[in-house]
Parts: sequence; C-alpha cells; structure tokens
Amino acid sequence: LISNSTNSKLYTSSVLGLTKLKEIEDLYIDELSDYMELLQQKMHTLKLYLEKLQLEKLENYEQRVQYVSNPLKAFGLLRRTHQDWPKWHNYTKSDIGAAKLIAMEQLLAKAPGNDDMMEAYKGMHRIEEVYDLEAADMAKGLLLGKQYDAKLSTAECLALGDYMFNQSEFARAAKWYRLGLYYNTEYSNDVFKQIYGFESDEIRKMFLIARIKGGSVDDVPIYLRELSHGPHTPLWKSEKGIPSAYQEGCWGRLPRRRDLTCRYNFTTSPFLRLAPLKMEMISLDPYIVIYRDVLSEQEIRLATDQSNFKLMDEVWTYENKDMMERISTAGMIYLKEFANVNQRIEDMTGLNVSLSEELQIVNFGLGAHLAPHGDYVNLTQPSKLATLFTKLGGDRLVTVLFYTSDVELGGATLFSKLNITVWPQKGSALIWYNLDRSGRPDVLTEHCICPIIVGNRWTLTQTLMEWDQMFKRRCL
Ligand SMILES: O=C(O)CCC(=O)C(=O)O
Ligand SMILES: [Fe+2]
Repeated sequence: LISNSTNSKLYTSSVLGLTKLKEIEDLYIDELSDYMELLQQKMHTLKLYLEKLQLEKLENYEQRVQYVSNPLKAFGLLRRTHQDWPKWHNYTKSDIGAAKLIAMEQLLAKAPGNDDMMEAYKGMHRIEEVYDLEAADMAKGLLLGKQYDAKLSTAECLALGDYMFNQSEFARAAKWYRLGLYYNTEYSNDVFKQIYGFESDEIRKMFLIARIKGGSVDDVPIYLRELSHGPHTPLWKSEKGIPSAYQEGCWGRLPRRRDLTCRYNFTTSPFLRLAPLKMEMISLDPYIVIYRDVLSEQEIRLATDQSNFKLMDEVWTYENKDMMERISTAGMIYLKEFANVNQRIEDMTGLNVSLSEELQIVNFGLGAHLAPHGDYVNLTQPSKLATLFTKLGGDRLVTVLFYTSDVELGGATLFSKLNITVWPQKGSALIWYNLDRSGRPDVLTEHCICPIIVGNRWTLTQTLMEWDQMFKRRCL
C-alpha cells in the first residue's frame, strides 16, 4: 500500500505542507506591499518635482518669445535643462523595486503546480460527494451544518464548475456555475477585468451545456428558468440518492453495538496491575479495541511537531491499487523518546514490538482520505511484498493506530465491512488483529479513512509482525 513517489512533496497532501504554502503567500504579499510603497514614493517624488517647477503655461509662439526675452527666465531655462534634466531622467528611468520583484519571482517559483491543484480539486470533490454537501452551502462556509468563517469566491466556484464538468459530474458542475454567476462581479478596472472578469454570458452558456449534457436538449426552457433562481433552489431532477453504507459510516450514523463493554485493563501485562489502562471493546471477532488516554501531552507534542517531521528520512505517500490516490504525507520517526510508546504498545497488546519497527507518523491534507484496504500482505499470495515480509518478520499481525490529534469534522476511521465508525480522539489508540488465529488475513478488518472536512489530522502507527509473536500468541 505504501510506495515512494516522486511527486510526494505536494502542498495539498498535508496540513503541514499547506501551512508552508500559506507562509509563502504571506511573504509574497509583504514583498508586493513593499513594492507598492516604493512605487508610491516614486510617484510622490515626481509629483513634488512637477510642483516645484511651477512652469507658466505658454500657449503660443509670442508667449514663448516673451518668456525667453527675460534674462532671468532664459537663464533658468538653460540651467534646468542642462543641469537638472539628466538627473531627473535617470531617476525616472530607475528600476525602483527591482529587488522586490526578484524576491517575488523566487516566491512565485514555489507556487503549486498542476498536480497540487488537481489534488485540491479531488479533495473538494470528495468532501462534497461523500458528505452530500450542497455547493451553495459550501460556498458560504456551511459545512455539515456548521458555519465557518470562510467563503468561496466566484473564481473558485467557476474553477470547481470546470473541474466537475471535466469529470462528467454535470449536475454538480451546473450548481457551481450557477453559484459563480450569482456571485459574479463586473469590474471596470482593465487589469481586474483581465484576471477576474468572467463574462456572465459565458457562465450561463457553461451552465446550460452542463445541464444539457446531464439531461436533455428538450428541457432547455426549464434549465433557463433554473438560471433565474437563486443558488439554493434545487435543480430539476437532481434528487439525492439513498446514502451508501460508506456515507452513513463517514457521517457516523451507523447503529452502535450495545453489547460491548469498556473496562480498566489490569491484566494484559504485569505493569498494568500498577497502571491499568482504559479499554473499550469495539469488536470481538475480529478483535478490535480502543485504549483511551494512552499518550502523554509531551509525546503528542513530539509526534506532531514539525521540526520532528523533518527528522524523517523520506516522505511517503499512499496509493490506491489502481488509482494513484495521494492522501497524506508520512514518514518514519526515530526519536528515542518513543521507546516508551513501544513499551506501552507491549502493555496494551501483550505482544512484542520488534526492534526493527519504527513508528510511522502521518499528517493529512485537504479532503484527504484512504480507500478501503486491509493492512495484511497475505504471504500465501506470491508477490514482491510477500517475499519481503516473509524474510522480514511475517505478515502484519496487529495494527496499532494512535490518534495524536482530534479532527474537527470528518476523518473517521471506518471498518467498511463491519460497519463500525471510530472517531479520532487525541491520545487514543485503536488496535486490531489483521490475521486470524491461523495467520490467515481477516478480510473483515478492511478499513478506510473518510475524507477529512476540517482539521489537522495526525496519527502515529505501529505494526506488530507475525514472527515476533511466536511465543506470545497461541495459534489454533
Ligand atoms: O489513519 C487511519 O485512520 C487509518 C490508517 C490506515 O489504515 C493505514 O495507515 O493503513
Ligand atoms: Fe490501514
């Protein structure tokens, strides 16, 4: 599931990366406003020069003759044009703000490319689709019933319209176009017109094409009427379908099992007799549990500190089996401070954490998700990975997933075959067995990450390998 990718340094794929991009934007704005100030100073200086000259306005030949016939005026004319002109001309020509322009160019070189923009579109599409959000709500900052202080501009609505159109999502495209039209501003400034000036007629045309492509030419009169309605009016024949189990799971609307318990675990390791851990059963078979409050604030800080993120030797990205699906930026963490975390994993599971295993730290980005998958490799199925894992330590028996942050909206872990939603909670550890007692992959452990809507999701994961548990776990 994990593979190294050359394009791994996308801003979109982690909040960490997006934060860097925000910093670049702020620096650019600082340079631009310095540049503007320098231009303003120049303008001011030239204005002072013109005011100082206070030349009389001479209309014709006779007036000029009269002017230069006065020696004081003639002398002044000579001195000004001989002594001052070259200096003023030099100043007028000078490259005021050149250094600022260079600095801006350097920042521009760091601007996100197409790949990054594409991931951002995909993230927005996922959020809209999975959570069944209305474009009109999204555009004014209403996300899953929660009002945020954020909005989308006309340019953003239209960009999403074009993206959805190219994805053949014609109903969504039409909604975004109608929004763009609704919020469109006509600019009189030429530069503004060039950069933000969307022709309303052009947007209307795109709306109609999207509606026709998703519907029928015969219904054009209806589509025309839709255009005159506000963006909150539903489009004709665009009723919502029945939500999928995946959507219900991501919303957290699946029925909860009431037969499971929570308790203090005193017994899995001798240490727990002194310091029992809060444990919640999530499922008996496959075995899934959550431990609450098992990381200290200090450990959480270390695991989400951007300076530690740099310690990672490589940036990894996840990819789906058929689709390149970039969702997060991850890396291994080698901090010696985490020895205790590995000890805690042993206490929670009663198993061995191999010395060779590193904790993996992951930070997620815009609309990030992870498609359903099992964490096992399946050693009986010949593959490169199977050969490697057989040599290294067997299959991934247990996954230990620490949530090192809360997530404000979305971003649940969903066991897609068991219909169990687990909400990230800072300091909790979700633990499950990927293999059954005979070491066979348990397909019921299939899980995924629902798209993150709002928040900075961090996790720390460790896998416990099969061979390490030789003397710890009884097979049947
Ligand atoms: O972060 C999560 O909720 C799950 C991550 C996961 O499934 C994985 O890393 O394999
Ligand atoms: Fe996984």
